Amino acid sequence: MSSDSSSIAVPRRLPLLLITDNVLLPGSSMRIPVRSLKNMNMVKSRLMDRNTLRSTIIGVIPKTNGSDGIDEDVSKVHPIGTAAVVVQITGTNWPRPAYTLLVTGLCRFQVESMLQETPYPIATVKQLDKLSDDDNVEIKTSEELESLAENFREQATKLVDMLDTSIPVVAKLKKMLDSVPSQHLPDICSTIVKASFSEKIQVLDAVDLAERFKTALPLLMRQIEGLKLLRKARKEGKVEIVTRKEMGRPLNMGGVFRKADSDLDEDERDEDVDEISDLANKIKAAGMPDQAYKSAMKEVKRLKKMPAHMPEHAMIRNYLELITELPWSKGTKDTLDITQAKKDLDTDHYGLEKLKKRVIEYLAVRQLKNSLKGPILCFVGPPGVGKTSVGRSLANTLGREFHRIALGGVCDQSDIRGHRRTYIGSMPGRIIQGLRSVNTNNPVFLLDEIDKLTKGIHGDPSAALLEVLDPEQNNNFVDHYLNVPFDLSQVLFIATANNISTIPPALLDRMEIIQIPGYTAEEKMHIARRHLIPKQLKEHGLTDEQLQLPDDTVRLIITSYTREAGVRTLERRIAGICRAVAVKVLENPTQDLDLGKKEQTSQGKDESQKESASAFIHPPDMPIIIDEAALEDILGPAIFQAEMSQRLSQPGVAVGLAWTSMGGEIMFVEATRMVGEGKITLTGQLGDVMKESASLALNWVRANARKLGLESRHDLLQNTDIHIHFPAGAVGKDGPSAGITIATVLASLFTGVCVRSDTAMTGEITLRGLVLPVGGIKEKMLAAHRAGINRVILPARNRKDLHEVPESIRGEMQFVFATTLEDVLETAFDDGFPGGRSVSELQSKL
Ligand SMILES: Nc1ncnc2c1ncn2[C@@H]1O[C@H](COP(=O)(O)OP(=O)(O)OP(=O)(O)O)[C@@H](O)[C@H]1O
Repeated sequence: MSSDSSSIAVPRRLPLLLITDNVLLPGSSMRIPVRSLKNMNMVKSRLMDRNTLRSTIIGVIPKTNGSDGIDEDVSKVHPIGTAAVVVQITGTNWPRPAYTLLVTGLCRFQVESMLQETPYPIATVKQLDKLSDDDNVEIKTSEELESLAENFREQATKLVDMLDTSIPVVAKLKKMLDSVPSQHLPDICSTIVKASFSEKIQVLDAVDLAERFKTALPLLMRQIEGLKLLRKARKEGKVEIVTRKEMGRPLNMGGVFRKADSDLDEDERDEDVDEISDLANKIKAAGMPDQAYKSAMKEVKRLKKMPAHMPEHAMIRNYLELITELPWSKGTKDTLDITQAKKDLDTDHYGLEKLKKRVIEYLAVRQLKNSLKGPILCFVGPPGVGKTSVGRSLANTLGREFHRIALGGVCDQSDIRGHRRTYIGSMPGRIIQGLRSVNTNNPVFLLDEIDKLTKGIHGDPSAALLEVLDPEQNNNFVDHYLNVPFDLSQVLFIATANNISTIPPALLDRMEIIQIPGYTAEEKMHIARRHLIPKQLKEHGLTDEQLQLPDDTVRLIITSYTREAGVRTLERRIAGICRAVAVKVLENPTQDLDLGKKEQTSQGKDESQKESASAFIHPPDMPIIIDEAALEDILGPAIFQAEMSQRLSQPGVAVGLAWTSMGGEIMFVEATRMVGEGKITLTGQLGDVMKESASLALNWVRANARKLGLESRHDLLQNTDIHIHFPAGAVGKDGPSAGITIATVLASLFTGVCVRSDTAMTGEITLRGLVLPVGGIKEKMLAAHRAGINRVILPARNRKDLHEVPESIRGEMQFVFATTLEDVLETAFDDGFPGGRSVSELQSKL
């Protein structure tokens, strides 16, 4: 026992751990499985801190009725218990907490009053004897006590001598006996000899030391007699007749004693045997393949042999519970009807034509082939464009269970493939956990954010996913925890990602990418009308008789309160309005209940409107119609305003178009100059490629100073430092597509001419001033349109990509195609080329 425990006094208030049919005596150790809710609550709230574990004193108190697994009644606890320290906690947290405590008894205490019973009992207690390992304690000795102790020690030594064990072990036990102070002998010996619950209770109740010697001595003597009987039987060759129970069995080396399998009471054993045979029946009924069946039955055999209090017992049980709960041969029947599938997808989602078409094709092929083998579909697009919800509709259409596995931030192989069972707290990976929770072997698994997987120190999760997604291998997928193959070939996997460039190449190779670029304002209007508003009304318990959002208001929310490619923020704003209206509705219950009375006279209405510009402050009529003023009341002032003309009112600013994983973005590129030595400073977290674009653009401007009418202004180019900034400064940017924007910004800066306020641009440049094509055209055009820009300069070779841009947007925008930087500059400024002369003019002069 730890030496520091001798300095610990038992506190007046002790949290109690109730044990059934067993008694912890001071000076001995015992493993206690935590079964009842109260004990579990106590462990969780008092013992989970490793730092204070060994210094926390708890009261271990026997309960004379019921079982600690079921009976939560604390009124029947024994009045005397043993204060103890918890030396160790073992067990698992998954799938449900199962702990075993190793406790060491310190001294007796008496319960004075129960302070609380739930969530776990706490009592005020009185310490009855000194701490068990406090050897300096002065014991009042008397002649009687001395002779009792001497006799007891003698008998204990005799018992050790009779033990059927090796000489070193006997020597060790004897040494231990010699070193134990006399006052602790009865408690320790009562623990190691075979004694019933009531006999141990008697020893516990024997607060007086002389009485304790007298109570424990018969137990010791009985053990000695048992051993004698065994020896005799051995001599006569009748060893089988003498059961271990009759002879009892001392078990310990070194002071830590534990209850052995042979000491389990019959009831406890029966209960265990019942549970195990129950598990075995479930295994037989689970319809698992041979290999899994054999492995499970092997574990059942191990479990039968293992004492219930061993930590491994709980681990094997958890494993067997998992294996019986897995859907080895349980699946749903596909209800695949292509026409119905089309209808379902159309009902659940507006637009997304390309995606829906591909999903239907996929389903048609699967139906004809009657197999799901084929590429995994991966939906790639900005957040909130409906990737997850299309996956969910697909599962509904097929009549399959749907399960989403979030992969964002997963950096450990074992998240996918599970931990080996040798680890404490091991658990299966997310695939097996998912199968257990849906309880069918053919669900739709949505691997969400597959682009956010990272490689950590514990292996590469994408390597584990390769096996899961490979139709050739996944019928034999082995989770480390399960350790037997599970057939995943019936599972329909769909992946989603925001950014294709961060998907590991090997995974990308196994998937078919379907891009979802984002919605136009008009598409968002339709989605809001058909899906988001009805959905939010329903979720907030409102009807359209209570709340109405006119088209103009929805449009205003889209343009002034959201700036996103998807519709998630839009949905959130609509939810915000619904919440505010819900409050208003409840504040005016009479109007709500009697909608007939809502029709006030039009005169009355006019008057109330005159009183305030805001319709929302006043008790509203039903339905509450959200107009611009009410919208501002609820959502606050507009968040996004048209800032184009304001920001482009000075030379040295131009609007670029960028592609990000959140969709397209517009970017105000700014440049300024100051007297210096020709240095260039670039800010806004730029990648190498973007920095190179900036140098290219600057050098082109320097090289073409004449064309720009700057030939006489060498000072501007040579004795000037230039600073170019790309907002937002905190977001990293890269890629060559800002080339023409930077060149335009520099031309504007040096010539002092402002760039057109209605124009944005994108395109890569070469040193010779050629304009090369770039990617993400659709997303960029959508972003420009969202920001109210109706004129875009883009590389001539990107003309072919414009067909991806929705017709409605193409009709509202003007596209200018450029082959060279001169083309760009000629169209980027109001009065043509900033040098004052058009390129053709220049060319004729040169
Ligand atoms: N075309 C659409 N028609 C109807 N509702 C839509 C459409 N697109 C998106 N939504 C709705 O927008 C919300 C967000 O969609 P979802 O969660 O599927 O986005 P996501 O693309 O998976 O985003 P993330 O990448 O952040 O996971 C959902 O409520 C969804 O129903």
